[in-house]
Amino acid sequence: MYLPSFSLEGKTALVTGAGRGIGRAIAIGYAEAGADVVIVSRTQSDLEETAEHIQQAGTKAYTFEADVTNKSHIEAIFEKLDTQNVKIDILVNNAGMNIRSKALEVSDEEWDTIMNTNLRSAFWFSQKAGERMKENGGGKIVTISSVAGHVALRTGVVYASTKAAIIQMTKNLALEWGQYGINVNSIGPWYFKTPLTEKLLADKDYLNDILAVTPQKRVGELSDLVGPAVFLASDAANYVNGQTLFVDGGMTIQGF
Ligand SMILES: NC(=O)C1=CN([C@@H]2O[C@H](COP(=O)(O)OP(=O)(O)OC[C@H]3O[C@@H](n4cnc5c(N)ncnc54)[C@H](OP(=O)(O)O)[C@@H]3O)[C@@H](O)[C@H]2O)C=CC1
Ligand SMILES: C[C@H](O)[C@@H]1OC(=O)[C@H](O)[C@@H]1O
Repeated sequence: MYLPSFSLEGKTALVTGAGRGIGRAIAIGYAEAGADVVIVSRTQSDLEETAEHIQQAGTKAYTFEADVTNKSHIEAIFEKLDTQNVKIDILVNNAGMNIRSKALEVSDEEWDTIMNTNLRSAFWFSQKAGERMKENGGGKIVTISSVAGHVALRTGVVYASTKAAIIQMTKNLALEWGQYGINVNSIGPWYFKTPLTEKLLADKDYLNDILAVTPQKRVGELSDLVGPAVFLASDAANYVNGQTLFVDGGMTIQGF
């Protein structure tokens, strides 16, 4: 009588950066929860591998080889989806990257690449999906931030700034779009083993430094992230708005 549905049956989700890592895991997890999934990245072979897993879960996959820093690519994706009458119920802004330079060494090109990939693309996709969700009576937007947007890490000031901006953008979009039945939330992961972090986590000393500030004394498994991502995309989160859910093994509460 009180338990809402965690199912994504009958929904269509768009996940950026779904060719590898966290985006691939979320896309497949959404398919396992019943959603059709639109997946975006620059590498078609990666997308086809993710699409295979989505189809094995029994739902439809739509692949778009695109660069999320190129607005015309994003416009073309939504034009194609409109033409095919594919309604986006859930958007996951996941695509992201990092160049871990010290502040005094950050080049203008690095600034632009990190900002455009991590932040601007999320805003562009949110605008495109948000205007359609407003017309359709609602939807769910989940953007992948990071603990780096909440506490200071040694992994680069520009990356951290994009992730902090995502946390605030989430609040402002929730403020504007809540009235349209759109839930806008963010997930802030701590370390998860993906191609982005593989080299870092292979360094024993670095890994020990991570575990020393992680109450659960382990890095995240991708399945640890898919549950919260499904929750925020489902009816179970219909009254959750503007929030950032840190999925971090307790790292952000670590004191002394
Ligand atoms: N792994 C971790 O520990 C953490 C990750 N995060 C965040 O999670 C998100 C995913 O990270 P993770 O899975 O580790 O990263 P990966 O590098 O493993 O995967 C990133 C995905 O994004 C795609 N991508 C990158 N740039 C672009 C672009 N310009 N256009 C289209 N697609 C792009 C990549 O595909 P391709 O290069 O082929 O385009 C790839 O599919 C990022 O936002 C990251 O900041 C946050 C905290 C911790
Ligand atoms: C936890 C951070 O987001 C982590 O730091 C990095 O250098 C990687 O880019 C991960 O995203």
